[in-house]
Amino acid sequence: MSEFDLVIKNGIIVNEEKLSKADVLIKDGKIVDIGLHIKETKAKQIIDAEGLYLFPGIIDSHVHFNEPGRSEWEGLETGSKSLAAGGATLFFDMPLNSHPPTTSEQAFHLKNGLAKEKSVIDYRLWGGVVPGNLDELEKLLQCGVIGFKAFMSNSGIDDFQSADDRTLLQAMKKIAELHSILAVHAESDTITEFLGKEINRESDHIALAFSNARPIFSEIEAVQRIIAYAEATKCRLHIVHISSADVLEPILAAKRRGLDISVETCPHYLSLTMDDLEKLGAAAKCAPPLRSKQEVDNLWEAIRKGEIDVIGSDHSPSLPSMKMGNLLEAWGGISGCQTTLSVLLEEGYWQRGIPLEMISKITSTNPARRFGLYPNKGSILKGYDADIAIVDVNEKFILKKEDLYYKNKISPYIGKTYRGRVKATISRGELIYSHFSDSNKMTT
Ligand SMILES: NC(=O)NC(NC(N)=O)C(=O)[O-]
Ligand SMILES: [Zn+2]
Ligand SMILES: [Zn+2]
Repeated sequence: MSEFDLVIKNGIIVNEEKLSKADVLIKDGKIVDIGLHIKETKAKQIIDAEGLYLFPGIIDSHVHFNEPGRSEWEGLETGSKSLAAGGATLFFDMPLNSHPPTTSEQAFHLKNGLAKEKSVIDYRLWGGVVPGNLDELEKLLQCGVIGFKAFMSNSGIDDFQSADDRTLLQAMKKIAELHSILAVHAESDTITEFLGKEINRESDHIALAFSNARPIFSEIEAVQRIIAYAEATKCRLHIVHISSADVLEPILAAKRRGLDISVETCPHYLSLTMDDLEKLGAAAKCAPPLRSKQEVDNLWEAIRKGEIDVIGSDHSPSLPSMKMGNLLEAWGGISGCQTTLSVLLEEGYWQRGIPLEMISKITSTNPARRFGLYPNKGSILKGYDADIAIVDVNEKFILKKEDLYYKNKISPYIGKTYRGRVKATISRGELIYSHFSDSNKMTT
């Protein structure tokens, strides 16, 4: 009988505060010891991670997997395998784009059963807030949702209606009583609808026109309003996918006043611009839209200062046919759950000198803390779940379409060069993804 199930030797552990070289000893899905030169390394499996970095498994707080109901867009198996290939070991699935949406206890059970059967990594489900489902919120929380999600603007899908102001206030009062959290897609419905109608559909610069019709001030207006509602209800808030550091201002001010509020941005707002939307078309279409190079830089500066809490991929896939034709009609949503770490390493670590510890913090430690999974997840520490991404930060590669595990292999990152590649992913002590070419790395 071997003592350990898996030992990862010689890797550099990247926790939020520091880098440290050590061996990680794993048994029964848990990290049972961490240290240098641990003598007893008898194990069923040994990975030599010399020269490689061990990140705590990414916790992707924002994905839209479409099963049940629209599994031809993305399935729970393909989606979770994509995440595993990107070093993620836990995801929180959004309540919309599957059918039925996760806005009732019944829908929760349907999706949860499928996820249990098909996901290769850990997961939690978000519950939806829509007009008319107030009575479902407590039941959804009892089922185990990680929190609740509402749209302040049109969600782009008919079976998930945006929440009007009265619905938001009532739901927030309830969510506060339940000690849960509300995540919001914060764009003004009134402004985006108004400007959307004004778009010159014949414009030669349709990408710019689309972006201008969903301006930063529309995000700011929605954020200010939801913060006012949080003041009124004491509801904890999580603002998803901000596209500009300007949107941070009211959030940081609210934090200073003592409000319990966190904020997410996504790899695409940290790497792509309107020019990419112009060139790539609908593969780079999302809401809020991509902005300018200056906005990308500003968001990275905010990350450096610790002002962004969480990175979520907002993986929102669709059928290829929905990404064709007129940009204005195409599906809004970028597929990105497999590429988060490579994008952050290239754009953050290599191009801007963002410390690896910060990347570890915003992709794993912070989401674990914010959503009540810490301790146990979000760091590589003794006693925690053995959720680990083994990464070669130096490996340079060009992302190819066939590298992607998505059901529909659409991505704005195809053809781009990255430094930083996930070599293996361990979820609760199990090697669920491996891209080692060197067989010496692994001994069984
Ligand atoms: N229905 C969607 O998936 N919407 C998503 N689409 C984006 N971001 O373009 C989102 O998170 O808002
Ligand atoms: Zn959204
Ligand atoms: Zn989303």
